[in-house]
Amino acid sequence: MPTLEEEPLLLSSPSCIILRSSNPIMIPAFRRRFPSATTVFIWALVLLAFTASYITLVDPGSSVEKNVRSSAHVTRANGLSVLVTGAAGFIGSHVAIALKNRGDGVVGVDNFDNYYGRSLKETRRDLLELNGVYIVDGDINDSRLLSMLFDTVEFTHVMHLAAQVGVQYAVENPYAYVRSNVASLVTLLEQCKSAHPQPAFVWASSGSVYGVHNKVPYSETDRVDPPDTIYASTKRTGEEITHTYNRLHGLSITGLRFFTVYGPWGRPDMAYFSFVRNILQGEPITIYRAKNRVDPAREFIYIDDIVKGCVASLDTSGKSTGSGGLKNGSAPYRIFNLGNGSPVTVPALVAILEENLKMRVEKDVVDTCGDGDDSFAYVNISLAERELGYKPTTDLQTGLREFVKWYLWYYGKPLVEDSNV
Ligand SMILES: O=C(O)[C@H]1O[C@H](OP(=O)(O)OP(=O)(O)OC[C@H]2O[C@@H](n3ccc(=O)[nH]c3=O)[C@H](O)[C@@H]2O)[C@H](O)[C@@H](O)[C@@H]1O
Repeated sequence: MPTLEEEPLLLSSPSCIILRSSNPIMIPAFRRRFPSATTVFIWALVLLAFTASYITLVDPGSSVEKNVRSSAHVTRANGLSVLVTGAAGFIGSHVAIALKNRGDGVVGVDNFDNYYGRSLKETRRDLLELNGVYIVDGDINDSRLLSMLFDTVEFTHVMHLAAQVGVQYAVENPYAYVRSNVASLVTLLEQCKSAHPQPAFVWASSGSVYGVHNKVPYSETDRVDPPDTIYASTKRTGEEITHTYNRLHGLSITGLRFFTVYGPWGRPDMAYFSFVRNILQGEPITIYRAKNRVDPAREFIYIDDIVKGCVASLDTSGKSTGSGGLKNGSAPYRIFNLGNGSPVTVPALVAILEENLKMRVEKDVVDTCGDGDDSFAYVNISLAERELGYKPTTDLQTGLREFVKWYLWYYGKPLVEDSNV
């Protein structure tokens, strides 16, 4: 058994101050009967913090609860009541505003993580507030927060868009993906499972689940393994986990495989966004080429088209059948590709941006050993067309023009570097 001095947890805890006394045998016994001033102080702080957070989360008169109730107010007949996770994010903010504008009740939740800086997320929050959508600043890993939200509002639907995004960052920090894309998904599903009545659950999977895939166009019925990134693995895991909740607990599940979504208020970590920044700053860009000098291609989807797909998914989701964790019959389980069926290569994307900005950029072409096939996204969207009435209408030229207009408005011209973005 380790001695007290050898125990690392004790040495790093506040009590080590006491245990480093000249009388190590007597002190613990003394502590048991008469807690030291330090111990009392620490417990008082813990109690205070707990009470404060309890009052903020649960007190019916608290401003958070008033804001949640007001934001959840439905203003149209048969309107939905939707919890949007990741509401300060790119897709979440657009979906939340679209729902609110047609009269649905919408409550947002977002942890404002620092992955690409907070400032853009905070501005999106301001925009949502102007549109009557309140965003709770909190983490969906926090089951107490979720309970408070579900106790306050009877959600008919959950639109789960909170995630750790980015394909490359997963190499650096895989744990962030497991926490955000797997653990918090389970916490949220547990909450939905226990709700009376259970909401229908629509969530963001990803086109990246197709992974090392040799067949194009990608169809929902295709095998999707093996995934080629940790990001893709966590999204694929999410599909399996949601399927289990559907089968065991009667939750209505719709998973949306988003491809490369772009547009105003977009994500600064994505290629099109950083290309515009570099073009305006006169800095070179890197264009990655796959094996055999193949130019990678992506299905770029304009944000308005994706929003229509999300809203249609909510409207057609069908009901969950369970209540309080018990299943009462089978519920829908659906997966849809939300692409646009027309891949564009990265150099073609850059050419459109140069044309829009009337500027040329220096290109560093880097050959990678990536397989040409898995760099080429080409998607069959006929299922979404049939079931959701999904029909993307914005071509890449038009969409990028809108993005560039927004970018110049948001950042001003000449571009001022925002170190927080
Ligand atoms: O399909 C998806 O599921 C994913 O789409 C995007 O991922 P990705 O398509 O890799 O988006 P970008 O990072 O914008 O890259 C687009 C293309 O540009 C290329 N690229 C990226 C950055 C760069 O500097 N140069 C460059 O050539 C990439 O290799 C890729 O072929 C999103 O970032 C993911 O969150 C999303 O889930």
